[in-house]
Amino acid sequence: MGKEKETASLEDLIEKAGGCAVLDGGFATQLERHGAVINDPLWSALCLIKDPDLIKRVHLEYLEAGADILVTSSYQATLPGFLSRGLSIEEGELLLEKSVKLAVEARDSFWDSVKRTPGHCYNKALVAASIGSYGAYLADGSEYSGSYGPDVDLDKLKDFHRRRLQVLVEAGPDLLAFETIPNKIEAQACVELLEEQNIEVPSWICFSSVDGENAPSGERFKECLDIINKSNKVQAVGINCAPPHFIEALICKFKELTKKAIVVYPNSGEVWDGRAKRWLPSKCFDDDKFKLFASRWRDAGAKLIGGCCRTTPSTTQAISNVLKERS
Ligand SMILES: C[S+](C)CC[C@H](N)C(=O)O
Ligand SMILES: N[C@@H](CCS)C(=O)O
Ligand SMILES: [Zn+2]
Repeated sequence: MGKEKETASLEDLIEKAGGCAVLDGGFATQLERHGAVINDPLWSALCLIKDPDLIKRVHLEYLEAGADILVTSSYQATLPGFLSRGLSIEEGELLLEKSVKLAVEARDSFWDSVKRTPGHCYNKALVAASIGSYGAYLADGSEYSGSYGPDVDLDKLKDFHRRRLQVLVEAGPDLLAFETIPNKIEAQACVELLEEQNIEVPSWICFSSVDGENAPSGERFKECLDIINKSNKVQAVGINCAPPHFIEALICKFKELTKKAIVVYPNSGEVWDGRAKRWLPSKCFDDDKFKLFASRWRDAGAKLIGGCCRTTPSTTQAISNVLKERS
């Protein structure tokens, strides 16, 4: 018997999923629901050091809920972040690699068990290596402001992203997920690195947004997407960790600005207080609202839909049910 066909491409997955693939939900949120304490500069990446088994468990929970794509635990995992904890470069690189391996292992063991079940309704999931913005590493909430200060230029951002990107690519993910990019210069840094390193792993670049119209820096999405559109290394572009009530209008805007696939995974609507390191209540979507709006986001043109912070596997389940037409 021949080896099982390799994991599908992003395009194939979208087709298999019925035209719109389901992303997982808030990874860190689910870690915290299991008792993980991540009030730390490494945030969810602290669990790579302290509790890798929990990371795998959370990935499995999102797979069971119907996620077609898992986003790894590397959002705030960076080499300078690990170095400042007293780890060596080699140890930091092994943790980055581990973030991909844990998700791949969860995906493979879940798939091995479900594929034996006749009539199951799962797709073999893809693993997207999370690459959080520079602001995520700063751990001061600046992924929601884009205010990096006058010392942070294009070269500095490229230096920040370069080695982590290489290590994550070498670990063998199916996709790369640049998350909560808050400004044009960081989008440019990511695109230039993908081009310079001739990265063959398809990627998406997602921006946060705090006003529902522009990048958090105040720069227009048109300027940001003009840069991304020039690169065929980026397969999809969109919004993550922004309030869900902004998403429909932003999909319509992005449809006019790009031919790339559109990816959206908003947070619940709560607002991150970067100083206090906690979520503040605000206008929120519950799972029923996600269910209602996921089909509107699909109809507006999104091809990849999920949840970000403060959403949970039940949100993923609700989105999966509606997009795959199960009640
Ligand atoms: C997506 S945010 C809630 C992650 C945490 C943030 N970068 C911080 O460390 O404060
Ligand atoms: N994917 C990230 C959050 C991005 S805002 C995580 O939950 O670790
Ligand atoms: Zn988030």
